[in-house]
Amino acid sequence: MQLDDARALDRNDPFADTARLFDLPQGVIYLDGNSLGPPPRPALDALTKAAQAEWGHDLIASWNSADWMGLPLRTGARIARLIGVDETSVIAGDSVSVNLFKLAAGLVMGGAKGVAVERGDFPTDGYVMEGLARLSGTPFTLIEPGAGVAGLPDGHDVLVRSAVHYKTAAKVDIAAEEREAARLGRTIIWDLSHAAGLVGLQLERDGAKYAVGCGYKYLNGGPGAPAFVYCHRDVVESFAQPLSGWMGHATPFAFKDGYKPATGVSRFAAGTPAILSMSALHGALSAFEGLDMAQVEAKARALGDTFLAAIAPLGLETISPPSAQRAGHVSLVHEDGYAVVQAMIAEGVIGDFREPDVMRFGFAPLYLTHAQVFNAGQIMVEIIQSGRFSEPRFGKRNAVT
Ligand SMILES: Cc1ncc(COP(=O)(O)O)c(C=O)c1O
Ligand SMILES: Nc1c(O)cccc1C(=O)C[C@H](N)C(=O)O
Repeated sequence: MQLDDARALDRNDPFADTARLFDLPQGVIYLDGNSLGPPPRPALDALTKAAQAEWGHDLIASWNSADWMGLPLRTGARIARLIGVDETSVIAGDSVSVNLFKLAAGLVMGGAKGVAVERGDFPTDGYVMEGLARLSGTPFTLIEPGAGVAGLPDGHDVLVRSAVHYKTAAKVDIAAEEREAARLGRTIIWDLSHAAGLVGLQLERDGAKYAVGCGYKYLNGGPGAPAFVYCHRDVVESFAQPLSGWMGHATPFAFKDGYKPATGVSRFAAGTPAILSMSALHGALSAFEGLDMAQVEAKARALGDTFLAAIAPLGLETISPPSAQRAGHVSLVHEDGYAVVQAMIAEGVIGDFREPDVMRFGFAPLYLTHAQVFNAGQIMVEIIQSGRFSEPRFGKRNAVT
């Protein structure tokens, strides 16, 4: 592949208009939208409006006049379309970690026994289940990577599983896993952090009942953006959400003693929502309006292929699966991976590094072109072939990578 081939692919890009919503800094090729998405203009506009006109001017009246009360559900409805579920079954709020706790602890309180996570999945999922096990006395087990629901040991009803693996980008066949879960009488909570806003998810069609996901990655909601939780309408009315705070109460402003959950997914709210962050997320989601998520996913994979073609001369090992089973990023192994990524950042190509030796590059389709990605690949080739990464300034680890 040559640069002209990449440019030819860009001529058929269905997302050329969407790219205009993003003002990335000049000279930067941003390959880290899988960790922190950049701000689309509607996110910044919504944030400014919420801060100045709503908070600054209308003050507390904005809970009603700007419908701050309804914002978590309105934001959830926008996310619902992207993950293929009923628009009333998603609510935005809290973090992935907290929402995972709500779902898993609610299942355990409802009688489920034993929770499991695959070894090597994103650590917070295991940490939270470990805490739940300590609290509730239910067993917690780390199972083999890729084992899926069939790998749940006896006495374990619940598996928490990433739909897309944070390190490898391997994509799970959700429908097949849910069929297996139904056959075995077990339950899966999906972590959609690296899938939402990227993969053409159809959770309801595929039989998924419970999921959580991140607002700050491909959804571009901003640092610390609220996460979301999905609970299928068939199970939500009997679901006992354990963080039973007043915002999930049926009548929060009646200030009554005694908890009575709100109907539907509103019961997953706990405390007061982070309105400024959620306004940014709500605005950011408008960038997805009218987009076909299957096309978004297809472009992400094609961009990954362009990158791999550009760096082919390096012959690096990849831990990511081939295109058909891969989602939005590509991970490559290099013993000096940290220094290589730092040297690339110094030349405007922003990716990230995951211990011990993985260089990770994300290909968010809404603002990246094949030509940019091909250039990024060529810069990587030059940096490695010239040895430029071995300057001492590139070897010093940051706290956040
Ligand atoms: C798969 C996965 N799950 C969970 C998280 C953490 O989410 P949070 O910080 O919202 O708890 C991340 C990233 O930080 C992630 O990649
Ligand atoms: N949430 C993050 C943060 O606060 C700082 C740096 C990175 C993150 C991330 O989201 C990491 C990400 N989940 C990952 O896949 O590595």
